[in-house]
Amino acid sequence: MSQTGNFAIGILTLSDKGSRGEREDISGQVIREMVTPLGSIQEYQVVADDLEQIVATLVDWTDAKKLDLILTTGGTGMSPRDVTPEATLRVIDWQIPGMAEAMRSSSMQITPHAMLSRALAGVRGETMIINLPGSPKGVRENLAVVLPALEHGILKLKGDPSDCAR
Ligand SMILES: Nc1ncnc2c1ncn2[C@@H]1O[C@H](COP(=O)(O)OP(=O)(O)OP(=O)(O)O)[C@@H](O)[C@H]1O
Ligand SMILES: Nc1nc2c(c(=O)[nH]1)N[C@H]1C(S)=C(S)[C@@H](COP(=O)(O)O)O[C@H]1N2
Repeated sequence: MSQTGNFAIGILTLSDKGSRGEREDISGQVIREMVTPLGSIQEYQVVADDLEQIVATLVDWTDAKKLDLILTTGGTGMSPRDVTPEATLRVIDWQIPGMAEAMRSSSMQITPHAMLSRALAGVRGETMIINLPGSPKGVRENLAVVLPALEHGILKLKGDPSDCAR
């Protein structure tokens, strides 16, 4: 079982501009800095907003690479090419609604635009997948909300029998 600080993590940035090399991936860097205490970044890709490509990457990182945690950034909004939630819904076995609810409700205190993010969180096999918005600011603010629950959630996912109460 993966232990605290030793989780295998993937960062998947969904951006048409980024995939064409037209924008530096600051959002991916922000994720990297914030999750470093949890483990090591074993997979990192910048992929276009393409449903099939996102699905294929998520399936590879869960089923073949066996990552513990995948954080996506971008493609959660209202633009015609935003398909990250659809791709995530295709691959997950079940959702973690509280994580998405918490991110949106906390972000609503910061900007009403937060309600435009359709970000999901869920689980495929033993891999937790969390969508984050595209902007570095959105990443920082949303990831800060779920970060304190990640370690406990991932350990539980892997069968940790310890008592939840604290
Ligand atoms: N990976 C990223 N790194 C740095 N800044 C980003 C990144 N993704 C988005 N942003 C910033 O956040 C803003 C809103 O993100 P959004 O996903 O709507 O951008 P976008 O231009 O539609 O993305 P794209 O066309 O590349 O898919 C962008 O205009 C950009 O300033
Ligand atoms: N906390 C927080 N949440 C946020 C934002 C933000 O700046 N801070 N940006 C919002 C905006 S402007 C949009 S359009 C949606 C979706 O972003 P995406 O399409 O880049 O994924 O996330 C929203 N969530």
